[in-house]
Amino acid sequence: MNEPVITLEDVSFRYEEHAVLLDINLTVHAQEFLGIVGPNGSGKSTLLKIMLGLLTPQKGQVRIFGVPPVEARLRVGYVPQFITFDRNFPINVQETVLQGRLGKTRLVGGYRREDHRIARQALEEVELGDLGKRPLTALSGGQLQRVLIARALACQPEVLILDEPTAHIDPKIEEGVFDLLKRLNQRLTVLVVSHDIGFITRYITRVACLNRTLVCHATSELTGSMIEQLYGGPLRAVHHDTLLHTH
Ligand SMILES: Nc1ncnc2c1ncn2[C@@H]1O[C@H](COP(=O)(O)OP(=O)(O)OP(=O)(O)O)[C@@H](O)[C@H]1O
Repeated sequence: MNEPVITLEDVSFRYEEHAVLLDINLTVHAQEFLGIVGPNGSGKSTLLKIMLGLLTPQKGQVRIFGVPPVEARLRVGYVPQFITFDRNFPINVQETVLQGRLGKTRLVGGYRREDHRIARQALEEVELGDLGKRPLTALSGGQLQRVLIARALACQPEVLILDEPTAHIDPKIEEGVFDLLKRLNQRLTVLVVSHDIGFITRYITRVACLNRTLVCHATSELTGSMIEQLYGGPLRAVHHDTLLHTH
């Protein structure tokens, strides 16, 4: 079998006295579409930051393509939480997507023709090929999310990691974003953090339920009551046909 894309072995993390992650084990293989779910404050963003090499666990080992996360940085596309992105920055769509080339292109002399070509291609892949000149301030929430995905694609990653990609957009647009991710998953490994397990089970192949510890399930084996138990509370919304709302 191919080398795993991501492996975490007995990973524990604490912010000073506050223990967040406890003995996390996870192996993600190429071409997986993995959902990470869990209640507010359960450590989802912390786990992503560890995979990205932005935080170092006090215990355990993290490997991305067999090397420490910082060494694999250019093979990983990251889409941060929408809400943390300053959309009032005076910049247009094409320039935003080009930022994904930083680290891949030369350090001086500006972007090359090749960078522009790759950025345009990334925009086309998210179906915004004709919006390159549009200022970020003039985009809808769903369009901005696609631009952020295009920026991550512009580094030509092998794995795409998204933190709550549809938290602030309406359900119809949410479906479009996940259809796009499903398409990208034909050539990329995709990891997505979400609150909405009922919705994402339609798309993902496996779900990792986080609440200090991590338990993985194939989506085919999940039931509504299992989810409620794992979640420790009622679900926000369930659009999925086979999972009943459990208020
Ligand atoms: N820099 C920090 N210093 C101290 N505590 C932190 C820090 N960042 C996060 N925490 C705490 O660690 C816990 C996990 O936070 P994290 O953001 O990883 O959770 P999350 O599952 O992503 O939450 P949400 O679903 O609300 O985005 C929370 O209790 C949070 O308050």
